[in-house]
Amino acid sequence: MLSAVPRPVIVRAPSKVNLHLAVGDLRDDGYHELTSVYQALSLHDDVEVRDSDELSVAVQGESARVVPTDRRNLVWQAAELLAERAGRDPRVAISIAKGIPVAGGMAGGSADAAAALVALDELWQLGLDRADLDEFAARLGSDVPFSLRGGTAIGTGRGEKLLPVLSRNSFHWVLALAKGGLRTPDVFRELDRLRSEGEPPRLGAADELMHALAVGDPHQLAPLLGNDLQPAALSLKPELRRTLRAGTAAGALAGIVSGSGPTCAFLCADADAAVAVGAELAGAGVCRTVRTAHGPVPGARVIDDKTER
Ligand SMILES: C[C@@](CO)(OP(=O)(O)O)[C@H](O)COP(=O)(O)OP(=O)(O)OC[C@H]1O[C@@H](n2ccc(N)nc2=O)[C@H](O)[C@@H]1O
Ligand SMILES: Nc1ncnc2c1ncn2[C@@H]1O[C@H](COP(=O)(O)OP(=O)(O)O)[C@@H](O)[C@H]1O
Repeated sequence: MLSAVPRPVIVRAPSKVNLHLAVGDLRDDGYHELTSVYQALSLHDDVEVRDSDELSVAVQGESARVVPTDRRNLVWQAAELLAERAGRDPRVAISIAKGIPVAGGMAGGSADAAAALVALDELWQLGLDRADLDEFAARLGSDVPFSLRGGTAIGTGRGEKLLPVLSRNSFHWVLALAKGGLRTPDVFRELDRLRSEGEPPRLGAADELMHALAVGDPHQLAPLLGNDLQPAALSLKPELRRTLRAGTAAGALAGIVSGSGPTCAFLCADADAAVAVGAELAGAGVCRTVRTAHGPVPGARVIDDKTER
C-alpha cells in the first residue's frame, strides 16, 4: 500500500504599520522600552513548508535576492526551535513568496517567522497552543508575536507583550517602498544619538488614537499617527522628507514612516482615495514603487492556495 505523502502547508502572514510608536529609554539588554499600536496590513508574504531530506530555504518575489537563505533567515531559526521542541530533525523545505519589502519597517522577516511557526505546527501535527506559539515568537523577534496575532494591538515591553485594541472599519493605506532598506538597530542607535544631542519631541499617550480606532474614522485617526523613530529614519535617509510631502500633496490624510522605515505609509479617506493617491505618488518619482493595502487583517493563518484572497 502507498503511504500518504503529507501535503505542503501554506501560511499567509501580514505586514504591519505602527500607528503609534513611542520609544522609551535603552534597557540594559540592548532593547528599548516601547509602546506600539500595531495594525496588520493586507500586503503579505506566503510561506510554504513541505517534508524534505534536509532543511532548506528558498525566497521569491519582492527583493528576494537580498534575503538570506541560511541560518540567518528567521524561518530557519523557527524550524530549528520547533524541531528541538518536537524532538525531531528539521527536515523541511521552506519556500517564501515575499510581498513585504525587505528591511522596510513593515515586519517582513517577522511575518515569515510567524508563518513558519504556524505552518510547521500544522505539518508536524504538534498541537501547540496559543501560549506556546507566543513564547516561540517572542524568542524569534520583538515583532513576531504581533505577526502571529494580527488585527490591531498594543504592544509594550520590547513590543512583544500584546493586548488587542478595538478597531472599527477598514483603513486604507498607500505604501511608498524606498530604494534600499534601513537596518532596525541602526535606526534605534540614531535615535539614541539624536536624544543625546538634544530632545526630538517624544510621543505622549495613545489614548486619543485608540478612541479614533474604536470610532473607525480615518479623518480622526490621521492627525494622531506618530512615530518616535521617524526623526532617526529621516536623519539616516533625508530623501524620505520629500516622499512624505508628496503623499500628503497627493491627497493622503497623513503620512508617517512605518516603524524603523524607510517605507512611508499614507492613510487615505477610503479605497478610491488610496488608488488615486497611489497613482499620483507613483508618478512623482519619490520612491521605488507604490502599493495599496488595507487593515486590519488577521495574523498568520493557513490558506488553501496562494490565489486565495
Ligand atoms: C522597529 C520595529 C517597530 O515595530 O519594527 P520594524 O519597523 O523594524 O519592522 C520593532 O520594534 C523591531 O522589531 P524586530 O524587527 O522584531 O526587532 P528585533 O529583532 O527584536 O530587534 C532588532 C534590534 O532592534 C533594536 N530594538 C528592537 C526592539 C526594541 N524594542 N528596542 C530595540 O532597541 C535592538 O537593537 C535589537 O537588537
Ligand atoms: N524571512 C526574512 N525576510 C526578510 N528578511 C529577513 C528574513 N529573515 C531574516 N531577515 C533579515 O532581517 C533583516 C530585516 O528584514 P525585515 O524583517 O524585512 O525588515 P524590518 O525589520 O525593517 O521590518 C533583513 O535585512 C534580512 O537580513
